[in-house]
Amino acid sequence: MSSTKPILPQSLDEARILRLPCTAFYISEFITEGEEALILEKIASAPKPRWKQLSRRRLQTWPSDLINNKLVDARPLPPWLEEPVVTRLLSLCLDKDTASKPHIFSDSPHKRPNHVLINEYPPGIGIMPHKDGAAYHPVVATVSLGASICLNIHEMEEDGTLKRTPAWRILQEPRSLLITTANLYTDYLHGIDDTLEDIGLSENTIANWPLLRSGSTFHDGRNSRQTRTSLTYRDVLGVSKLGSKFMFNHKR
Ligand SMILES: O=C(O)CCC(=O)C(=O)O
Ligand SMILES: [Fe+2]
Repeated sequence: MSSTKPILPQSLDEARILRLPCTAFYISEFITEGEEALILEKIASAPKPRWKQLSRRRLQTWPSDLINNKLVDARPLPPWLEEPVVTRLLSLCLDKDTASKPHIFSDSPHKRPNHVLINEYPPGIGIMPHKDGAAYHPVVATVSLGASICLNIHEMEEDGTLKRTPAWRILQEPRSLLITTANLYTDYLHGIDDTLEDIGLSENTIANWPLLRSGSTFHDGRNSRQTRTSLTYRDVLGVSKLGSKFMFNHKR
């Protein structure tokens, strides 16, 4: 396994997904195979109660679940979720012409992600189209581990119902970083199909096709699903330093 750092773009401008209506970025080689293996090992060795088993998917929440949309008595993220991902994420400049240009979380209240959701998707399992809700600053950084998967972005009809056919599809390769911002997470819904195979993959259908890693092997337009784990890094707006007693004694 290689231990050399990946070569990151000089600025996020080079990683912009130009076909999307809102600001989003994709970096195919964000962490190395060695770093990926280490993080997967840490996830696998977390104590069993750390896993929340949903009907078909399971997840871990770090440093803890939200209570009333808030992080209560938050501990820092564990070192294996900080390094290398957060450090590297905050080192990405938005604009290469300005040395001091702030990073992608510089407008968020805590200037960094303070919360990570770990989702594990076995082959055949996805996530229903949804919006992420109001608890978070609207920047989401997703690191994919283990396998590739297609994320669908859906529009709504005027009456608020979901348009079933995705407006855009984003292919997320293992070890990649996807950053979505602003109304991509507020005006649209995102979801992942329940399928054993993503099909119809081509430069016409995949918004980030030009940014996929060189030599990507989706020539037949197919991606056979393997277990894929995602780390979604966000900044939770509400952080309470006071204990849960305060939370429950005061009506909000
Ligand atoms: O796994 C992903 O890439 C998406 C996860 C997601 O949408 C969520 O946890 O809200
Ligand atoms: Fe989501």
